[in-house]
Amino acid sequence: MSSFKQLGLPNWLADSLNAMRITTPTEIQRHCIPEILLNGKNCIGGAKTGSGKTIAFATPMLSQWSKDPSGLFGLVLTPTRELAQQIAEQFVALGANMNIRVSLIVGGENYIKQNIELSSKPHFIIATPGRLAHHIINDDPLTTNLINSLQRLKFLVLDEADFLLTETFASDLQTIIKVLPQKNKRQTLLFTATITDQVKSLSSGDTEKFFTYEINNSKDNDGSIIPSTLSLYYIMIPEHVKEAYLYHIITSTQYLESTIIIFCNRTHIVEMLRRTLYKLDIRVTSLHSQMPQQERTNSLHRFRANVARVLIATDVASRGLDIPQVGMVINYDIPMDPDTFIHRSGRTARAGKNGDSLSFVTPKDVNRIIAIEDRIGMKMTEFNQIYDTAVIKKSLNKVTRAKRESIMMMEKEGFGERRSNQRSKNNKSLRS
Ligand SMILES: Nc1ncnc2c1ncn2[C@@H]1O[C@H](COP(=O)(O)OP(=O)(O)OP(=O)(O)O)[C@@H](O)[C@H]1O
Repeated sequence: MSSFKQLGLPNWLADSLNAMRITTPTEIQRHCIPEILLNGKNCIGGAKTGSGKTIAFATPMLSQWSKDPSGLFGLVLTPTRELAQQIAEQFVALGANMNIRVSLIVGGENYIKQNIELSSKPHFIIATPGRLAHHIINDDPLTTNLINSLQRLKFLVLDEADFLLTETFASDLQTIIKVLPQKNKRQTLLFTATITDQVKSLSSGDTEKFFTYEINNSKDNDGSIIPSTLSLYYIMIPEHVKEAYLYHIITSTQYLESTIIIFCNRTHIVEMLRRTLYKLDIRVTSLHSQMPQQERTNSLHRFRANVARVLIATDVASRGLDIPQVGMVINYDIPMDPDTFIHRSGRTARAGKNGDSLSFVTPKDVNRIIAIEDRIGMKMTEFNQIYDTAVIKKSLNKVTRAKRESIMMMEKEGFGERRSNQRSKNNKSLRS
C-alpha cells in the first residue's frame, strides 16, 4: 500500500488529505496520480462510481500548480451545476492552506457576478460548458482577459467525460476548446465510471502521451463495473401500484431510517411524487431542471444536511453527486440508457460503504432491464421482502388520494403548461 507522498504529492497536499481523513490512495488514485504528475501524461481514467476519481485528477493538478501558483492553471468541465459546485468545494478545501482561488462558472447564477469573479484571476475554473462558452463568446470587455487566461492554462479536465462528449455539449465544448492551448501544450484528463469508445478515441494516434487506466479491466479488480458493496434488486409490479409500493418500502422498518434518492425519467413525475410523499408526511425534497437554481441549491443542501430524508430527482442528480449517507437508490422509472443506471445506482455504496439499488420493473420495462443486465454483466436479485397485501391495499387508498390531490394542484398551478413552455429552455439549461 502506498501513501499519497509516495505517489509524489507534496507534504502540504498530503496534509490537506489527511485532515479530510483520506490517507490511503484508492486504486485509481494509485495508478493515475504518478502518471499525470511525474510523467506529465494525459489521462483517461475509468473507475467505478464512488472510487475517488475527483482526487485522482485534482491532486496532481494542485501539486503542479503549487510550484508556481499564479494565473489560471486548470479548467474542470462537468455536466451539471451541482456537480461543478461539489468539485469547486473540494478544490477549495484541498487548497485552503495555499490561498487557492477557485471560480465556479455555472448556469442559473448571476452572470455579472461571475464576470467580476473571473476578473479576479482565479487559479482554477470549475464550469458547466454552456455558461463558460457564453462568457467566451459574449462581446464583453472582460472576455479578452478570460480568453487570454484560458489560452495559457496547463490542465483541462473533462469529468463525466463520456457524457460531455455527447452531442448535447458538442458546440459549447468546441467554443471552449478553440481558445485553449493546443493539445501538446496542455495536459488533458478524462474521467468517468463509464468509458465509451468515444472517450477512448481521444487518445488514438497519441497513445504514447496518454495513460489509460480502466479499472474494470485491471487484474487487481473483480471485473465488475458495479461497486462490490452495492446490492442490486428489482421488483416486478404493475404501473398503477408503483406509488403505493414506494410509500410502503420507504416507510418499512428496513428503510425507515435510510437516506434515499428516487430517480424518475420526467420532471412531471418528480413533482407529482414530491407532492404526494409530502402529503404523506415524508421529509422529502426534489431536484430537476425546471426548478430555479436557488431552489435547486437549497433542495440539495437540505438533503445533504439530512433535513430531508428522501430526494426525488431526474438525471440531473444521476452523475457525480457524493452524499455519503445515501443508503438506497430507487429507480422509480427505469432509465433508457444502461450507463445512466450505473451512475444513478452509484449514488449509494460509495467509498466502500454498503448500499442498495432497487428498480421498479413494470411489464413494459423488461427490455430495458435485459439491456442493463447485459451492460453490467450480472443479474439483479429479486427484492424478496414479503409484503402483506392487506397493508399495501390499505396504503393504496391513502396514497392514491394524496396522488390525486397532488395532480389536481399541479393542474391548477399550470405545472403542465409551464412544462411545455419551458421545454426548449430546459434543453438549453441542461447545457448550461
Ligand atoms: N483515498 C481515499 N480514501 C478514502 N476516501 C476517499 C479516498 N478518495 C476519495 N475518497 C472519498 O470517496 C468519495 C467518493 O469520491 P468521488 O466523489 O471522487 O468518487 P467518483 O469516483 O468521482 O464517483 P462518481 O463516478 O460517482 O463521480 C468521496 O467522499 C471522497 O472524499
